Amino acid sequence: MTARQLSRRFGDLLAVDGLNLNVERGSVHGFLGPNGSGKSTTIRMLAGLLMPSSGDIEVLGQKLPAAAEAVRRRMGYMTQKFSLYEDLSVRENLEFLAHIHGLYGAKGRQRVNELLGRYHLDSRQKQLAGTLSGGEKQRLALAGAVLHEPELLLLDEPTSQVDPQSRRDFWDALFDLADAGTSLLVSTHYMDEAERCHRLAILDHGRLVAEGTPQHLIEALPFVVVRLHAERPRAIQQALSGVDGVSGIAQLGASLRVLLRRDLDRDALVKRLNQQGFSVQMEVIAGNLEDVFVAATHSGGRS
Ligand SMILES: Nc1ncnc2c1ncn2[C@@H]1O[C@H](COP(=O)(O)OP(=O)(O)OP(=O)(O)O)[C@@H](O)[C@H]1O
Repeated sequence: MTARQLSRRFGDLLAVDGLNLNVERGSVHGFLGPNGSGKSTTIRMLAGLLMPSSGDIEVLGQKLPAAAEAVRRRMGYMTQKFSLYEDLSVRENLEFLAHIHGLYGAKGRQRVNELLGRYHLDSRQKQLAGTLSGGEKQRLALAGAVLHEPELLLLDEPTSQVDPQSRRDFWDALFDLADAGTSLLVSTHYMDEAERCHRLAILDHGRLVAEGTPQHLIEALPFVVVRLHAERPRAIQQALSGVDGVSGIAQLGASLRVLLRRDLDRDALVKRLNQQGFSVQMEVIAGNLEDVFVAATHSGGRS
């Protein structure tokens, strides 16, 4: 799946701005970005559900929107919003989808049984979908999205409503699909999920601001990450806010985690805080994906 110079305008707002994106076959590509950065808009264009204002999309060797109908049969799409019938049972929902995809009779039943087993929904098959737990609903939605064995799966914050163990199980299911050759683009706000992706794309204000493997993005971080141990972390946070080269200040219990521009004189900074009456110890620590996210999107209040 490739998008070139993809843009979408809503009135005065350029929600997606010249985006270039490539999702390799059989890979899990994470899609990150602050609220409103354009992830859902992009995914809806890639799914053929929203017309781009400009740019090219090629999915599975075919161009969108021209081949949208044909491509849709080879792709799956799932959002955070539960889109199945709440007043149909689990089995009925999947059988209904099987019919839509032209799987009738024994063939359809066999596929539904297979999915009920794979997504641990056998014991729930007679239950109305609306009464399932959040995690079960997501598993059912995934079963529905992959029923027709799509080659590309687009997932828009699929785990936003589920607990950590269910999120892990869900991601194991995603990797099973990738191992079987499916390409996946998954938007998420969870850094533990982002860490698991083969590659990541980070959006900010509709623009691609970082792209690469999680490891590469962490290594390329243009900041040194430090932990400041001190007695009055809130007061130090205030003293540091607005200082040139200091960003992403976050309090972690009794200490502060801070991003410092690489060329910043760290000893001078500690000295300056000491002179201001703060007794501070600075420790350089390893960066993580949250640091990458904050640095790329400036959402940590970069000066
Ligand atoms: N149909 C629409 N009409 C007008 N503006 C829209 C429309 N759809 C999206 N937008 C705007 O486009 C911007 C991007 O929205 P989008 O939903 O793509 O962001 P997002 O990255 O998915 O956000 P979140 O993480 O909160 O889900 C937002 O400012 C949103 O209000």
